[in-house]
Amino acid sequence: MKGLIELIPSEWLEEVINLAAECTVVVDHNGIILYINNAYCEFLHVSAEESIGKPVQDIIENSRMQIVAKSGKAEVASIHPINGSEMVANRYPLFVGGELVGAVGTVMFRNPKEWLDYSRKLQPLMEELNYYKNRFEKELHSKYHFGDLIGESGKFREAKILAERVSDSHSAVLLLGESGTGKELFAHAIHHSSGRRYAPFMRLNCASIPEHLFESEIFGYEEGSFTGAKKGGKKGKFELANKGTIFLDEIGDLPLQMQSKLLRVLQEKEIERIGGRAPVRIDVRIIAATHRNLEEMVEKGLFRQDLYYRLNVIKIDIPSLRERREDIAPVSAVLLRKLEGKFHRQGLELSEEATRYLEQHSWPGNIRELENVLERAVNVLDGPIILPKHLPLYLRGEERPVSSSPPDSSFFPEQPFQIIPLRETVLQAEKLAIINAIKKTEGNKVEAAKLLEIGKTSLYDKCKQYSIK
Ligand SMILES: Nc1ncnc2c1ncn2[C@@H]1O[C@H](COP(=O)(O)OP(=O)(O)OP(=O)(O)O)[C@@H](O)[C@H]1O
Repeated sequence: MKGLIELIPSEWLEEVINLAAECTVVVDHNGIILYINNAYCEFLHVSAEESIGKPVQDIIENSRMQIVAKSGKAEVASIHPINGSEMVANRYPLFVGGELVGAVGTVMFRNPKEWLDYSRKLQPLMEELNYYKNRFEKELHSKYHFGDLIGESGKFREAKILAERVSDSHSAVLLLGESGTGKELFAHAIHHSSGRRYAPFMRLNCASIPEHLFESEIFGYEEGSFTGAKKGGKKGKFELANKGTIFLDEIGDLPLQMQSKLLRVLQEKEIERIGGRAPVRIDVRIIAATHRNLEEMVEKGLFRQDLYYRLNVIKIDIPSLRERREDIAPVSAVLLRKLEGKFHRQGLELSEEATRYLEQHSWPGNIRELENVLERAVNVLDGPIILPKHLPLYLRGEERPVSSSPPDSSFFPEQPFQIIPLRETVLQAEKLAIINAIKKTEGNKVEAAKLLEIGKTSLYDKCKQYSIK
């Protein structure tokens, strides 16, 4: 049978070569030029007649074609000094019937200017690529590692050591601790030091996800599977987390009906997109976290026992800040260093008296509350030292005895003539309204959000901000 190339009329061939690569040269096994096209001749200021049959190094300054024709090793994007400048050349060995018969050379860029023009075109594309790469890393990859977990007290160290030890295992981890103790930080750190660190880290907030979106969020869907489904469908969190880790935050807030759906995924290790035909196998490490007492919830029938067992393979208890008061000063010091960066300040420090107030407080919102208190202090600070007067009223002994209960319910009635900054008054009023609404609805945040006429997500955000459980 004829070679396919013979189907191309022979008079076309030269033009095909010219178009495929602007400058082309072909040499035999000894480096003798068999063919050189017009573009290359023009570039070298030679004619084809005087070049053909000559050793390539006599025609092309610094050529390495004769070497490639002998070594059989390609040289791609090689910098080639020529005509007092530098070109970028490709040299490929030519094998016919398995035998090395010569080499083909092409020129990618005849000089740095061509390369520069090309790279200018590439630049915006590279920037766009980097932008998405960074976003991908920010959104899907773990942000923290064990070095970011500050604390030297016994209980905290125990939790950290256990977390480090189990980070490389594939077993599920259950992180238990009050709000703001650093459960999410632990989850990031475990993923970061596991073998899955180059794969995605996905967070699913089980408390804020609306029931009707749960399935599409975790399983994803195929195009056209329901009205409003996006073109091309959508991957669910489990599929996105494949080979990596999924962090099921606030797992204790997941309604029972959704618990069964989640359990199925954990048992079968495969998911089926809504409207999909074939299940997709997934390999995801589970880290769940909650501030709730899951055992008690299981007893009351509020949390599925089988799901609890699936999640509770490695349990890590993260101590509250009041159980590790000795860590308050070192944690504050690290947080102040971070605030220095954020506020472009230097040398921020806590006075001894202010430290004592911090150490006496009960910290229901744990480190998140401490972060808020310090940030507020830095905002009202004149010099670099934080004094008791820079701390919120509820932390200050002179206005109100230090108590272990949250501040707000008594904030206004007890201090009728106290003048406090308007911003703080507004914040405290908001916090009080939220506490009252949650009390009225006996802890039902969805109902509380309705009473307050705000969205559920907004209520969860505010609860987090004010350390309300
Ligand atoms: N050990 C720690 N060292 C330094 N910063 C910490 C530590 N623990 C928590 N933080 C900081 O405290 C804040 C709250 O942490 P994180 O969100 O991990 O808590 P959480 O227990 O997941 O809270 P929630 O249950 O409310 O979601 C974060 O800004 C985090 O950076």
